[in-house]
Amino acid sequence: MRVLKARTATPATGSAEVRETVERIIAEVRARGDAAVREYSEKFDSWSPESFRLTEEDIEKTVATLPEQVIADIRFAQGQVREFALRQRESLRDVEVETLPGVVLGHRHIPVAAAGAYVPGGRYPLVASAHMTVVTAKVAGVPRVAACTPPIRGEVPAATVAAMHLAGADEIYLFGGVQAIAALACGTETVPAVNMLAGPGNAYVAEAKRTLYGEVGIDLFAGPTEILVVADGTADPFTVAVDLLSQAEHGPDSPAVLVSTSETLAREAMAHIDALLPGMPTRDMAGPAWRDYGEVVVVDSLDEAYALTDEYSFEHVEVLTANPREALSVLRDYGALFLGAGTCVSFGDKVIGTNHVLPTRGAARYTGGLWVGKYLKTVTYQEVTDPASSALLGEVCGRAARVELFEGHARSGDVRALAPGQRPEWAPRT
Ligand SMILES: NC(=O)c1ccc[n+]([C@@H]2O[C@H](COP(=O)([O-])OP(=O)(O)OC[C@H]3O[C@@H](n4cnc5c(N)ncnc54)[C@H](O)[C@@H]3O)[C@@H](O)[C@H]2O)c1
Ligand SMILES: N[C@H](CO)Cc1c[nH]c[nH+]1
Ligand SMILES: [Zn+2]
Repeated sequence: MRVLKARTATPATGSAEVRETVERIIAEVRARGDAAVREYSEKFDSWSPESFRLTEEDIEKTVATLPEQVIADIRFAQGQVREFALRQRESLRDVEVETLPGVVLGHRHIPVAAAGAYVPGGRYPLVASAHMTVVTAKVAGVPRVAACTPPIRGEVPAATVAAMHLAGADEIYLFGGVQAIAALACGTETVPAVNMLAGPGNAYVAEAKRTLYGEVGIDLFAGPTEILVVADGTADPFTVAVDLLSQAEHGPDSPAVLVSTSETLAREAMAHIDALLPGMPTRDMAGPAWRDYGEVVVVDSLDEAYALTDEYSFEHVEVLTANPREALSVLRDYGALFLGAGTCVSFGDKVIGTNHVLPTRGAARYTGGLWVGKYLKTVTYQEVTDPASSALLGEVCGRAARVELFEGHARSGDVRALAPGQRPEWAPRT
Protein backbone atom coordinates (compact mmCIF):
# COMPACT_ATOMS: atom_id res chain seq x y z
CA MET A 1 0.00 0.00 0.00
CA ARG A 2 1.43 3.42 -0.96
CA VAL A 3 0.00 6.66 0.38
CA LEU A 4 0.27 9.40 -2.28
CA LYS A 5 -1.59 11.93 -0.17
CA ALA A 6 -2.37 11.75 3.56
CA ARG A 7 -4.86 13.72 5.64
CA THR A 8 -3.34 16.39 7.85
CA ALA A 9 -6.22 17.18 10.22
CA THR A 10 -8.63 15.45 12.58
CA PRO A 11 -12.34 16.26 12.18
CA ALA A 12 -13.90 18.44 14.90
CA THR A 13 -16.94 16.15 15.14
CA GLY A 14 -17.21 14.99 18.74
CA SER A 15 -14.34 17.24 19.90
CA ALA A 16 -14.36 18.73 23.40
CA GLU A 17 -15.19 22.19 21.99
CA VAL A 18 -18.19 20.88 20.06
CA ARG A 19 -19.42 18.79 23.01
CA GLU A 20 -19.18 21.70 25.47
CA THR A 21 -20.99 24.10 23.12
CA VAL A 22 -23.73 21.57 22.50
CA GLU A 23 -24.23 20.79 26.18
CA ARG A 24 -24.40 24.49 27.07
CA ILE A 25 -27.01 25.30 24.41
CA ILE A 26 -29.16 22.28 25.29
CA ALA A 27 -29.08 23.20 29.01
CA GLU A 28 -30.11 26.79 28.21
CA VAL A 29 -32.99 25.74 25.93
CA ARG A 30 -34.14 23.22 28.52
CA ALA A 31 -34.12 25.88 31.25
CA ARG A 32 -35.36 28.93 29.36
CA GLY A 33 -37.23 27.58 26.32
CA ASP A 34 -38.08 30.04 23.55
CA ALA A 35 -35.98 32.86 25.03
CA ALA A 36 -32.82 30.75 24.74
CA VAL A 37 -33.73 29.53 21.24
CA ARG A 38 -34.09 33.16 20.18
CA GLU A 39 -30.78 34.21 21.76
CA TYR A 40 -28.81 31.47 19.98
CA SER A 41 -30.65 31.99 16.72
CA GLU A 42 -29.65 35.67 16.89
CA LYS A 43 -26.08 34.80 17.80
CA PHE A 44 -25.38 32.12 15.18
CA ASP A 45 -27.85 32.95 12.41
CA SER A 46 -28.68 36.67 12.97
CA TRP A 47 -32.30 35.52 12.94
CA SER A 48 -35.05 36.61 15.31
CA PRO A 49 -38.48 36.63 13.62
CA GLU A 50 -41.71 37.29 15.50
CA SER A 51 -42.47 33.57 15.30
CA PHE A 52 -40.12 30.76 14.25
CA ARG A 53 -43.07 28.75 12.98
CA LEU A 54 -44.33 29.60 9.50
CA THR A 55 -48.06 30.10 9.04
CA GLU A 56 -50.01 28.53 6.15
CA GLU A 57 -50.04 31.98 4.55
CA ASP A 58 -46.23 32.37 4.92
CA ILE A 59 -45.77 28.97 3.30
CA GLU A 60 -48.09 29.67 0.39
CA LYS A 61 -46.45 33.04 -0.28
CA THR A 62 -42.98 31.47 -0.15
CA VAL A 63 -43.89 28.62 -2.52
CA ALA A 64 -45.40 31.14 -4.94
CA THR A 65 -42.04 32.91 -5.35
CA LEU A 66 -40.42 29.84 -6.93
CA PRO A 67 -40.09 29.13 -10.67
CA GLU A 68 -42.26 26.26 -11.91
CA GLN A 69 -39.21 24.22 -12.88
CA VAL A 70 -37.95 24.26 -9.29
CA ILE A 71 -41.32 22.95 -8.07
CA ALA A 72 -41.40 20.33 -10.84
CA ASP A 73 -37.92 19.10 -9.92
CA ILE A 74 -38.85 18.91 -6.24
CA ARG A 75 -41.92 16.86 -7.17
CA PHE A 76 -39.80 14.58 -9.37
CA ALA A 77 -37.24 13.92 -6.64
CA GLN A 78 -39.93 13.40 -4.00
CA GLY A 79 -41.70 10.96 -6.32
CA GLN A 80 -38.51 8.90 -6.56
CA VAL A 81 -37.92 8.95 -2.80
CA ARG A 82 -41.57 8.13 -2.07
CA GLU A 83 -41.67 5.23 -4.53
CA PHE A 84 -38.58 3.56 -3.05
CA ALA A 85 -39.72 4.23 0.53
CA LEU A 86 -43.15 2.72 -0.23
CA ARG A 87 -41.51 -0.45 -1.58
CA GLN A 88 -39.30 -0.61 1.52
CA ARG A 89 -42.36 -0.17 3.74
CA GLU A 90 -44.11 -3.02 1.92
CA SER A 91 -41.13 -5.27 2.61
CA LEU A 92 -41.72 -4.87 6.35
CA ARG A 93 -44.35 -7.40 7.26
CA ASP A 94 -46.06 -7.70 10.61
CA VAL A 95 -45.46 -11.19 12.02
CA GLU A 96 -47.86 -13.49 13.89
CA VAL A 97 -46.94 -17.12 14.55
CA GLU A 98 -48.20 -19.98 16.72
CA THR A 99 -45.12 -21.51 18.38
CA LEU A 100 -47.05 -24.02 20.60
CA PRO A 101 -50.75 -24.91 20.55
CA GLY A 102 -52.60 -21.68 21.39
CA VAL A 103 -49.37 -19.71 21.90
CA VAL A 104 -49.41 -16.72 19.59
CA LEU A 105 -46.38 -14.42 19.22
CA GLY A 106 -46.31 -11.39 17.01
CA HIS A 107 -44.65 -8.17 16.11
CA ARG A 108 -46.06 -4.97 14.63
CA HIS A 109 -44.37 -1.92 13.14
CA ILE A 110 -45.90 1.20 14.70
CA PRO A 111 -44.82 4.67 13.53
CA VAL A 112 -43.66 7.13 16.19
CA ALA A 113 -46.36 9.69 17.00
CA ALA A 114 -44.22 12.77 16.31
CA ALA A 115 -40.93 13.21 14.47
CA GLY A 116 -38.66 16.22 14.00
CA ALA A 117 -37.09 16.52 10.54
CA TYR A 118 -33.89 18.58 10.51
CA VAL A 119 -32.97 20.05 7.12
CA PRO A 120 -29.50 21.62 7.10
CA GLY A 121 -29.01 25.11 5.78
CA GLY A 122 -25.94 26.76 7.22
CA ARG A 123 -23.83 26.77 4.06
CA TYR A 124 -26.22 25.52 1.38
CA PRO A 125 -30.02 25.22 1.38
CA LEU A 126 -30.21 21.41 1.51
CA VAL A 127 -33.62 21.21 -0.16
CA ALA A 128 -33.22 17.50 -0.84
CA SER A 129 -32.89 16.70 2.87
CA ALA A 130 -36.58 17.65 3.16
CA HIS A 131 -37.46 14.89 0.68
CA MET A 132 -35.36 12.41 2.62
CA THR A 133 -36.66 13.18 6.09
CA VAL A 134 -40.26 14.31 5.57
CA VAL A 135 -41.40 12.11 2.66
CA THR A 136 -39.93 9.06 4.38
CA ALA A 137 -41.61 9.88 7.70
CA LYS A 138 -44.95 10.29 5.97
CA VAL A 139 -44.59 7.00 4.08
CA ALA A 140 -43.84 5.38 7.44
CA GLY A 141 -47.14 6.82 8.69
CA VAL A 142 -45.86 9.37 11.23
CA PRO A 143 -48.92 11.53 12.05
CA ARG A 144 -47.00 14.65 13.15
CA VAL A 145 -43.85 15.74 11.33
CA ALA A 146 -42.27 18.99 12.51
CA ALA A 147 -39.68 20.13 9.99
CA CYS A 148 -37.08 22.81 10.58
CA THR A 149 -34.24 24.51 8.75
CA PRO A 150 -32.11 27.58 9.49
CA PRO A 151 -32.36 30.77 7.45
CA ILE A 152 -29.65 30.98 4.85
CA ARG A 153 -27.61 34.13 5.22
CA GLY A 154 -30.61 35.88 6.80
CA GLU A 155 -33.06 34.81 4.07
CA VAL A 156 -35.96 32.35 4.07
CA PRO A 157 -34.77 29.30 2.06
CA ALA A 158 -37.79 29.25 -0.26
CA ALA A 159 -37.07 26.00 -2.09
CA THR A 160 -36.48 24.17 1.19
CA VAL A 161 -39.77 25.47 2.61
CA ALA A 162 -41.55 24.36 -0.58
CA ALA A 163 -39.96 20.91 -0.37
CA MET A 164 -41.01 20.51 3.27
CA HIS A 165 -44.55 21.60 2.42
CA LEU A 166 -44.86 19.39 -0.68
CA ALA A 167 -43.45 16.47 1.30
CA GLY A 168 -46.31 16.83 3.79
CA ALA A 169 -44.69 18.48 6.84
CA ASP A 170 -47.31 19.32 9.46
CA GLU A 171 -45.29 22.16 11.01
CA ILE A 172 -42.43 24.18 9.54
CA TYR A 173 -40.01 26.13 11.75
CA LEU A 174 -37.27 28.42 10.57
CA PHE A 175 -34.49 27.76 13.02
CA GLY A 176 -31.38 25.62 12.94
CA GLY A 177 -28.38 24.35 14.82
CA VAL A 178 -28.31 22.97 18.36
CA GLN A 179 -31.07 25.33 19.48
CA ALA A 180 -33.46 23.83 16.91
CA ILE A 181 -32.59 20.26 17.86
CA ALA A 182 -32.99 21.07 21.57
CA ALA A 183 -36.30 22.87 21.03
CA LEU A 184 -37.77 19.89 19.17
CA ALA A 185 -36.39 17.33 21.60
CA CYS A 186 -37.21 19.10 24.88
CA GLY A 187 -40.16 21.23 23.76
CA THR A 188 -40.60 24.95 24.48
CA GLU A 189 -43.58 27.25 25.07
CA THR A 190 -44.23 27.35 21.30
CA VAL A 191 -42.65 24.12 20.04
CA PRO A 192 -44.28 20.87 21.19
CA ALA A 193 -41.68 18.16 21.78
CA VAL A 194 -41.28 15.29 19.31
CA ASN A 195 -40.50 11.64 20.06
CA MET A 196 -37.74 11.25 17.53
CA LEU A 197 -35.33 13.40 15.54
CA ALA A 198 -34.10 12.67 12.04
CA GLY A 199 -31.89 14.42 9.55
CA PRO A 200 -28.30 15.35 8.84
CA GLY A 201 -26.26 18.32 9.96
CA ASN A 202 -22.89 19.76 10.79
CA ALA A 203 -20.71 18.66 13.71
CA TYR A 204 -22.86 20.65 16.21
CA VAL A 205 -26.17 19.32 14.95
CA ALA A 206 -24.94 15.72 14.84
CA GLU A 207 -23.50 16.03 18.35
CA ALA A 208 -26.74 17.58 19.65
CA LYS A 209 -28.73 14.61 18.38
CA ARG A 210 -26.24 12.20 19.93
CA THR A 211 -26.40 14.05 23.27
CA LEU A 212 -30.20 14.00 23.36
CA TYR A 213 -30.50 10.36 22.34
CA GLY A 214 -32.37 8.49 25.03
CA GLU A 215 -34.57 11.43 25.84
CA VAL A 216 -35.71 11.27 22.21
CA GLY A 217 -35.03 8.70 19.55
CA ILE A 218 -32.68 9.58 16.72
CA ASP A 219 -32.33 8.14 13.26
CA LEU A 220 -28.53 7.84 13.24
CA PHE A 221 -25.31 9.82 13.52
CA ALA A 222 -25.33 11.78 10.23
CA GLY A 223 -22.58 14.40 10.40
CA PRO A 224 -20.21 15.99 7.87
CA THR A 225 -20.26 14.28 4.47
CA GLU A 226 -17.62 11.71 3.45
CA ILE A 227 -16.77 10.10 0.11
CA LEU A 228 -14.47 7.24 -0.78
CA VAL A 229 -13.89 6.22 -4.41
CA VAL A 230 -12.56 2.77 -5.32
CA ALA A 231 -11.10 2.94 -8.83
CA ASP A 232 -9.10 0.59 -11.02
CA GLY A 233 -7.16 1.42 -14.17
CA THR A 234 -10.35 1.35 -16.28
CA ALA A 235 -11.88 4.37 -14.49
CA ASP A 236 -11.85 7.86 -15.98
CA PRO A 237 -9.53 9.97 -13.78
CA PHE A 238 -11.46 13.15 -14.63
CA THR A 239 -14.73 11.59 -13.38
CA VAL A 240 -12.94 10.37 -10.25
CA ALA A 241 -11.67 13.91 -9.57
CA VAL A 242 -15.07 15.51 -10.20
CA ASP A 243 -16.83 13.03 -7.90
CA LEU A 244 -14.33 13.48 -5.06
CA LEU A 245 -14.78 17.26 -5.23
CA SER A 246 -18.57 16.92 -5.46
CA GLN A 247 -18.65 15.89 -1.81
CA ALA A 248 -15.60 17.81 -0.57
CA GLU A 249 -17.59 20.97 -1.35
CA HIS A 250 -19.97 20.22 1.55
CA GLY A 251 -17.57 21.85 3.98
CA PRO A 252 -13.94 22.23 4.98
CA ASP A 253 -14.33 19.15 7.22
CA SER A 254 -15.60 16.75 4.53
CA PRO A 255 -13.14 13.91 3.86
CA ALA A 256 -12.61 12.65 0.29
CA VAL A 257 -10.55 9.50 -0.22
CA LEU A 258 -9.36 7.71 -3.35
CA VAL A 259 -8.31 4.06 -3.13
CA SER A 260 -6.93 2.82 -6.44
CA THR A 261 -5.18 -0.22 -7.85
CA SER A 262 -3.59 2.07 -10.46
CA GLU A 263 -0.95 4.62 -9.52
CA THR A 264 -1.29 6.19 -12.98
CA LEU A 265 -5.02 6.76 -12.47
CA ALA A 266 -4.45 8.07 -8.93
CA ARG A 267 -1.83 10.61 -10.06
CA GLU A 268 -3.98 11.75 -12.99
CA ALA A 269 -7.01 12.17 -10.72
CA MET A 270 -4.91 14.27 -8.30
CA ALA A 271 -3.72 16.45 -11.18
CA HIS A 272 -7.33 16.97 -12.32
CA ILE A 273 -8.33 17.99 -8.79
CA ASP A 274 -5.53 20.56 -8.66
CA ALA A 275 -6.65 21.91 -12.06
CA LEU A 276 -10.38 21.93 -11.20
CA LEU A 277 -10.22 23.49 -7.73
CA PRO A 278 -9.26 27.08 -8.57
CA GLY A 279 -12.23 27.47 -10.94
CA MET A 280 -14.74 25.86 -8.63
CA PRO A 281 -17.27 28.36 -7.22
CA THR A 282 -17.28 26.35 -3.99
CA ARG A 283 -13.47 26.19 -3.70
CA ASP A 284 -13.59 27.81 -0.25
CA MET A 285 -15.15 24.59 1.03
CA ALA A 286 -13.72 21.99 -1.32
CA GLY A 287 -10.17 23.41 -1.26
CA PRO A 288 -9.54 23.16 2.49
CA ALA A 289 -11.46 19.85 2.61
CA TRP A 290 -9.17 18.33 -0.03
CA ARG A 291 -6.05 19.89 1.47
CA ASP A 292 -6.73 18.78 5.05
CA TYR A 293 -8.88 15.65 4.67
CA GLY A 294 -8.08 14.43 1.15
CA GLU A 295 -6.34 11.07 0.91
CA VAL A 296 -5.01 9.01 -1.99
CA VAL A 297 -3.89 5.42 -1.47
CA VAL A 298 -2.57 2.96 -4.05
CA VAL A 299 -3.16 -0.72 -3.30
CA ASP A 300 -1.97 -3.92 -4.97
CA SER A 301 -5.35 -5.55 -5.59
CA LEU A 302 -9.07 -4.92 -5.50
CA ASP A 303 -9.30 -7.28 -2.51
CA GLU A 304 -6.96 -4.93 -0.64
CA ALA A 305 -9.02 -1.96 -1.84
CA TYR A 306 -12.23 -3.53 -0.50
CA ALA A 307 -10.64 -4.40 2.86
CA LEU A 308 -9.38 -0.83 3.24
CA THR A 309 -12.80 0.54 2.23
CA ASP A 310 -14.48 -1.47 4.99
CA GLU A 311 -11.91 -0.12 7.45
CA TYR A 312 -12.83 3.46 6.52
CA SER A 313 -16.58 2.63 6.93
CA PHE A 314 -17.43 5.79 4.99
CA GLU A 315 -20.78 7.36 4.31
CA HIS A 316 -20.54 7.12 0.50
CA VAL A 317 -18.53 4.61 -1.50
CA GLU A 318 -18.31 4.87 -5.29
CA VAL A 319 -16.95 1.84 -7.14
CA LEU A 320 -15.49 2.79 -10.53
CA THR A 321 -14.00 -0.49 -11.73
CA ALA A 322 -14.39 -2.95 -14.60
CA ASN A 323 -16.79 -5.10 -12.54
CA PRO A 324 -18.37 -2.76 -9.96
CA ARG A 325 -21.17 -5.15 -8.96
CA GLU A 326 -18.58 -7.48 -7.44
CA ALA A 327 -18.27 -4.97 -4.58
CA LEU A 328 -21.89 -5.56 -3.55
CA SER A 329 -21.14 -9.01 -2.19
CA VAL A 330 -17.74 -8.12 -0.74
CA LEU A 331 -18.11 -4.78 1.07
CA ARG A 332 -19.75 -4.67 4.49
CA ASP A 333 -19.25 -1.25 6.10
CA TYR A 334 -20.59 1.73 4.15
CA GLY A 335 -23.63 4.02 4.22
CA ALA A 336 -24.51 3.85 0.52
CA LEU A 337 -22.83 2.19 -2.43
CA PHE A 338 -22.69 3.66 -5.94
CA LEU A 339 -21.85 1.00 -8.50
CA GLY A 340 -20.27 1.98 -11.81
CA ALA A 341 -19.76 5.19 -13.74
CA GLY A 342 -23.44 5.46 -14.72
CA THR A 343 -24.35 6.80 -11.31
CA CYS A 344 -22.71 9.00 -8.68
CA VAL A 345 -23.17 10.24 -5.12
CA SER A 346 -24.90 13.37 -6.44
CA PHE A 347 -27.70 11.17 -7.89
CA GLY A 348 -28.24 9.70 -4.42
CA ASP A 349 -28.06 13.18 -2.89
CA LYS A 350 -30.70 14.69 -5.11
CA VAL A 351 -32.81 12.58 -7.43
CA ILE A 352 -32.46 8.83 -7.69
CA GLY A 353 -34.64 7.91 -4.72
CA THR A 354 -32.37 6.21 -2.19
CA ASN A 355 -32.07 8.16 1.06
CA HIS A 356 -29.14 10.56 1.42
CA VAL A 357 -29.23 10.77 5.22
CA LEU A 358 -26.35 8.42 5.93
CA PRO A 359 -23.96 7.38 8.72
CA THR A 360 -20.63 9.18 9.14
CA ARG A 361 -17.54 8.92 11.36
CA GLY A 362 -17.61 5.11 11.37
CA ALA A 363 -21.30 4.78 12.27
CA ALA A 364 -21.66 2.66 9.11
CA ARG A 365 -20.09 -0.18 11.13
CA TYR A 366 -23.40 -0.57 12.96
CA THR A 367 -26.14 1.16 10.99
CA GLY A 368 -27.37 1.97 7.53
CA GLY A 369 -28.95 5.26 6.56
CA LEU A 370 -32.39 6.75 7.11
CA TRP A 371 -35.35 4.74 5.78
CA VAL A 372 -38.96 4.11 6.72
CA GLY A 373 -37.88 1.48 9.25
CA LYS A 374 -36.15 4.16 11.36
CA TYR A 375 -39.50 5.88 11.98
CA LEU A 376 -41.13 2.64 13.06
CA LYS A 377 -41.06 0.90 16.41
CA THR A 378 -41.09 -2.85 16.06
CA VAL A 379 -43.11 -3.96 19.06
CA THR A 380 -44.05 -7.47 20.12
CA TYR A 381 -47.18 -9.01 21.62
CA GLN A 382 -48.21 -12.43 22.88
CA GLU A 383 -51.34 -14.31 23.80
CA VAL A 384 -51.90 -17.84 25.16
CA THR A 385 -55.37 -19.26 24.64
CA ASP A 386 -54.67 -22.96 25.38
CA PRO A 387 -54.66 -23.73 29.15
CA ALA A 388 -52.32 -26.71 28.67
CA SER A 389 -49.72 -24.52 26.97
CA SER A 390 -50.14 -21.87 29.66
CA ALA A 391 -49.54 -24.57 32.32
CA LEU A 392 -46.45 -25.88 30.51
CA LEU A 393 -44.97 -22.39 30.17
CA GLY A 394 -45.84 -21.69 33.83
CA GLU A 395 -43.91 -24.73 35.02
CA VAL A 396 -40.80 -23.91 32.98
CA CYS A 397 -41.05 -20.22 33.91
CA GLY A 398 -41.27 -21.07 37.63
CA ARG A 399 -38.14 -23.25 37.48
CA ALA A 400 -36.20 -20.79 35.27
CA ALA A 401 -37.04 -17.83 37.51
CA ARG A 402 -35.96 -19.70 40.69
CA VAL A 403 -32.58 -20.49 39.09
CA GLU A 404 -32.19 -16.70 38.83
CA LEU A 405 -33.50 -16.22 42.40
CA PHE A 406 -36.59 -14.33 41.17
CA GLU A 407 -39.25 -15.73 43.51
CA GLY A 408 -41.83 -13.12 42.45
CA HIS A 409 -41.42 -13.98 38.78
CA ALA A 410 -41.60 -17.69 39.60
CA ARG A 411 -44.93 -17.24 41.38
CA SER A 412 -46.49 -15.61 38.28
CA GLY A 413 -45.46 -18.79 36.43
CA ASP A 414 -46.74 -21.05 39.24
CA VAL A 415 -50.28 -19.66 39.16
CA ARG A 416 -50.52 -20.45 35.43
CA ALA A 417 -49.41 -24.04 36.08
CA LEU A 418 -52.22 -24.78 38.55
CA ALA A 419 -55.50 -26.51 37.87
CA PRO A 420 -58.54 -24.17 38.13
CA GLY A 421 -59.37 -23.40 41.77
CA GLN A 422 -56.00 -24.70 43.05
CA ARG A 423 -53.81 -22.48 45.27
CA PRO A 424 -49.99 -22.65 45.26
CA GLU A 425 -48.34 -24.00 48.39
CA TRP A 426 -46.65 -20.63 49.04
CA ALA A 427 -50.05 -18.80 49.19
CA PRO A 428 -50.85 -17.49 52.72
CA ARG A 429 -53.61 -19.49 54.38
CA THR A 430 -56.67 -17.34 55.00
N1 LIG B 1 -24.41 12.54 6.73
C1 LIG B 1 -25.43 12.96 6.02
O1 LIG B 1 -26.35 12.22 5.75
C2 LIG B 1 -25.46 14.36 5.50
C3 LIG B 1 -26.41 14.74 4.55
C4 LIG B 1 -26.46 16.07 4.14
C5 LIG B 1 -25.60 16.99 4.69
N2 LIG B 1 -24.69 16.58 5.62
C6 LIG B 1 -23.80 17.52 6.29
O2 LIG B 1 -24.62 18.48 6.92
C7 LIG B 1 -23.81 19.60 7.21
C8 LIG B 1 -24.58 20.86 7.00
O3 LIG B 1 -23.87 21.83 7.71
P1 LIG B 1 -24.24 23.35 7.69
O4 LIG B 1 -23.35 24.02 8.69
O5 LIG B 1 -24.24 23.85 6.30
O6 LIG B 1 -25.76 23.41 8.15
P2 LIG B 1 -26.48 22.96 9.50
O7 LIG B 1 -27.92 23.32 9.30
O8 LIG B 1 -26.16 21.57 9.86
O9 LIG B 1 -25.87 23.87 10.64
C9 LIG B 1 -26.09 25.23 10.63
C10 LIG B 1 -26.31 25.68 12.06
O10 LIG B 1 -25.16 25.42 12.83
C11 LIG B 1 -25.14 26.33 13.90
N3 LIG B 1 -23.75 26.73 14.15
C12 LIG B 1 -22.86 27.20 13.25
N4 LIG B 1 -21.70 27.50 13.86
C13 LIG B 1 -21.85 27.20 15.17
C14 LIG B 1 -21.00 27.29 16.32
N5 LIG B 1 -19.74 27.74 16.23
N6 LIG B 1 -21.49 26.89 17.51
C15 LIG B 1 -22.76 26.43 17.61
N7 LIG B 1 -23.61 26.33 16.55
C16 LIG B 1 -23.15 26.72 15.36
C17 LIG B 1 -25.98 27.51 13.52
O11 LIG B 1 -27.02 27.65 14.45
C18 LIG B 1 -26.58 27.14 12.18
O12 LIG B 1 -27.97 27.35 12.13
C19 LIG B 1 -22.56 19.47 6.35
O13 LIG B 1 -21.49 19.11 7.17
C20 LIG B 1 -22.91 18.32 5.40
O14 LIG B 1 -21.79 17.60 4.99
C21 LIG B 1 -24.62 15.30 6.03
N1 LIG C 1 -24.06 14.42 0.21
C1 LIG C 1 -25.01 14.71 1.25
C2 LIG C 1 -25.01 13.55 2.22
O1 LIG C 1 -23.84 13.51 2.94
C3 LIG C 1 -26.40 14.94 0.79
C4 LIG C 1 -26.59 16.10 -0.11
C5 LIG C 1 -27.73 16.75 -0.38
N2 LIG C 1 -27.46 17.72 -1.25
C6 LIG C 1 -26.19 17.69 -1.51
N3 LIG C 1 -25.66 16.69 -0.84
ZN1 LIG D 1 -23.73 15.89 -1.26
